[in-house]
Amino acid sequence: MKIAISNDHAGPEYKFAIVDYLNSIGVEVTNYGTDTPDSVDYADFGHPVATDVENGVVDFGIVICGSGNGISMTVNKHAGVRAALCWTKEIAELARQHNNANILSIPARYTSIQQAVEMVKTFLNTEFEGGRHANRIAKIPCA
Ligand SMILES: O=C(CO)[C@H](O)[C@H](O)[C@H](O)COP(=O)(O)O
Repeated sequence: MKIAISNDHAGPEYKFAIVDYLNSIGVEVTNYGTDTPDSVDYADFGHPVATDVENGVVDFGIVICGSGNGISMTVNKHAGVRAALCWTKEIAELARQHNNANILSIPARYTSIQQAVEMVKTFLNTEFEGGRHANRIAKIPCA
């Protein structure tokens, strides 16, 4: 499995913990995020992840900013991207089961690192249910 990950200045520590976890399970990770707390603009860091998902270069993306909103708005402008802002593992599970989300967006300032890693685990281990949910996704433009 291949995953692209990125973050703004709110998320380096979250990203490091998630990359450690992904490496521990043998996932190939591309890091497009900033590795320091110096202020940056989340859009600059979200687009490369969305481009990789859009082009099928990776299986999934993970994006992180303070609230998770700015970077998920950014990636959701790309064709074929379905990014879900998640704050519990239950929401992350539903994002895969019902929405077939291909990017997980994490709000670093409103969740713990431990919860963020749990959300990643759940997201990667949950399948899309298809059926009625596929019909609904088909009605999202460019999804
Ligand atoms: O949460 C964010 C965007 O939705 C970003 O992480 C920004 O950091 C947030 O807008 C706060 O900005 P600041 O420059 O870190 O105060």
